[in-house]
Amino acid sequence: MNSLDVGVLGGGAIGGSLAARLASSGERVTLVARGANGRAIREQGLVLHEGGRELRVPLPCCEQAGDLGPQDVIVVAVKGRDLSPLASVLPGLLKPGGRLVLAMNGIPFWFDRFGGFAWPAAVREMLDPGGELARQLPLHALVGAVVLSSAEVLAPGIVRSPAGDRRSVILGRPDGGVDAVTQRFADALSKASYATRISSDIRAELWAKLMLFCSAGPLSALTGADLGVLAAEPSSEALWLGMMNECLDLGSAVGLAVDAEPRAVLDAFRGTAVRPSMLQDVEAGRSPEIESGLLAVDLIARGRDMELPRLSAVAALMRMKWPLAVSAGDTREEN
Ligand SMILES: NC(=O)C1=CN([C@@H]2O[C@H](COP(=O)(O)OP(=O)(O)OC[C@H]3O[C@@H](n4cnc5c(N)ncnc54)[C@H](OP(=O)(O)O)[C@@H]3O)[C@@H](O)[C@H]2O)C=CC1
Ligand SMILES: CC(C)(CO)C(=O)C(=O)O
Repeated sequence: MNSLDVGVLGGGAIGGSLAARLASSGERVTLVARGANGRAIREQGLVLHEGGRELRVPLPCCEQAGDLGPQDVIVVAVKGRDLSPLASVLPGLLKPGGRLVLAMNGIPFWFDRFGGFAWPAAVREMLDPGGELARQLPLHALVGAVVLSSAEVLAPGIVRSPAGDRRSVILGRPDGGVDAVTQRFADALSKASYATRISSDIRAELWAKLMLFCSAGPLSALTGADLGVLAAEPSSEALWLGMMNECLDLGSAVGLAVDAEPRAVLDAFRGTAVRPSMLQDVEAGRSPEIESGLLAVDLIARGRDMELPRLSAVAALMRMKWPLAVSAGDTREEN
């Protein structure tokens, strides 16, 4: 089968590890990585540490998304707030029939654009400031992705994937359909060592991951503890579990059939030293990625007069420590 042209936007923890593995397994991968990170990748290749071995992958790397040639698949692996500035350039990078895979945590901007419910204006604004994404990105080309894997940037051009990383990806078009490019990309990910499947209900899959993203991430960012430590201490374990259950309740309330068992999700991190991306962010002096996760969940619940006491309290603590420019605004649901 022919290789795919895959452009990976964001050469950090997830983009870097996906790009290295896809390139090593035979896809034509071009990375977009900026600044010192991009320079290191151009000079020495992308270095991936996994399970005690070092993989050095030379691959084309450009500084800006606009420099990419036409791609079958563009994988976007940036933090939520970095997506809007890319909105105008992304559509022009796809070949006809190409797919835009958002490999990002949180509730994507398109979540309520495919029927079932409509978010309050404040939630839409939180997920898509100014409505730029909805205006610019081609909805028909979007593919949602849940990345169940952990990675960290050690230094420019060097990414570490912890030993024992589960490494799986769930893909799904918002309309539940399957097409040749999405299927081919799923096959490429499988070949690149990610256990991959295509889901007909990607919104439910995204919500199952959201449960972890809006609980474990913030608790780790606030305390500096890794997930093994949070799971081992009874009070943080109970809070983490309670937050996941609240997120699950909200998912059911909005009509999603989320197949997830919070206790099993937490148990999978016992004895690990997984450092969530939010912990990595705060240690690097960046604000944690809470807009599309914890804060959006809190706003959605408020709009429904639904109390999620643990998630709301932790959201307030996070906002206290990392204030946002975004206001809560009007949370009433639209019909
Ligand atoms: N790390 C993890 O273990 C996991 C992360 N995720 C999710 O994956 C997504 C990506 O996170 P992660 O890889 O950790 O983040 P990182 O911060 O490690 O990487 C993001 C990269 O994107 C780059 N970037 C942002 N905007 C642009 C741009 N316009 N052009 C070029 N590069 C750009 C950043 O560059 P710069 O540094 O210059 O801003 C950075 O190198 C997030 O949604 C996260 O929640 C999901 C599962 C696990
Ligand atoms: C599941 C978890 C916490 C694993 O690293 C994650 O998705 C993240 O780091 O953001």
